Amino acid sequence: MAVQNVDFTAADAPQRFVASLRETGFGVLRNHPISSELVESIYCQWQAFFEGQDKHEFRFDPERQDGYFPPSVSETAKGQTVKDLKEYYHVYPWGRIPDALAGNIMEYYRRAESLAATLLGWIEAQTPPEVAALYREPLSRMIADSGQTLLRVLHYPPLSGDEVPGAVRAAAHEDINLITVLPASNEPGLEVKTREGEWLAVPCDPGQLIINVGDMLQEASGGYFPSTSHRVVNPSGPARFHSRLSLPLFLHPRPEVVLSDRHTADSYLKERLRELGVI
Ligand SMILES: O=C(O)CCC(=O)C(=O)O
Ligand SMILES: [Fe+2]
Repeated sequence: MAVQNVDFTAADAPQRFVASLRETGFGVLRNHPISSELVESIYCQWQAFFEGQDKHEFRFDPERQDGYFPPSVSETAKGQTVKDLKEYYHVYPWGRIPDALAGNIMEYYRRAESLAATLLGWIEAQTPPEVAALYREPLSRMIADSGQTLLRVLHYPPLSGDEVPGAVRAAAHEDINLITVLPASNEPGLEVKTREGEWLAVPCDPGQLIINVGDMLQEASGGYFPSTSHRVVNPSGPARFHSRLSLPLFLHPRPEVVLSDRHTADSYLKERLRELGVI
């Protein structure tokens, strides 16, 4: 099955959306409640922030993980040797946010978090009973007031031609969290790996939202929902000179939430961050 593009307002949206997550790890939503004007204005404001110098005053705090991560620090995906070609800013409700950017980005954070709670309700309701019995508490409750949900504002700079050989915008990886809510980027490049091992572009028009399963939902569902590898490939042609922005919201449970016999959300997150080399 290909990644399904689902009308959020259709009567059968929960079934179609959750079937897509089960089959591909991804689903795309249209006619959803998050305004595309808000996303556009966030891209515009943060493009200017990344082009300016103030970002260096917000350098990330290694303990708390909020703030600006420059390209020299940026992640090396699990199993890779070269860093991704990206810089990013981690927004948490309790974290530092430049004053002029706080209104819109927190508005987006709250709306996307609330939509994610609805979608986790759909996922739970569409999970077969024998799998749902593995959830230690309702999925939507796992994220309530967690303080761990992370909004990452990503900037992939234009390519200079001097990149380290083999470096890509985002090397193949799986997300750590329960689910990710990702508005369509201003530029293409996102690809998902199919069960057959092929890389396919995620088809998503401006204003639509991509949702994907992360490792924590895979863990909590005993593997029923697959956390699927994805990547962002380097552009070619004139698009080499374009910046790319994206805005994933990573839904994280409260630290003490039990995901499985092996892991709490906290033990799982720490293990994964160590692998990424960021703690
Ligand atoms: O930039 C994108 O479209 C995806 C980013 C991503 O997969 C991530 O940051 O985990
Ligand atoms: Fe990702």
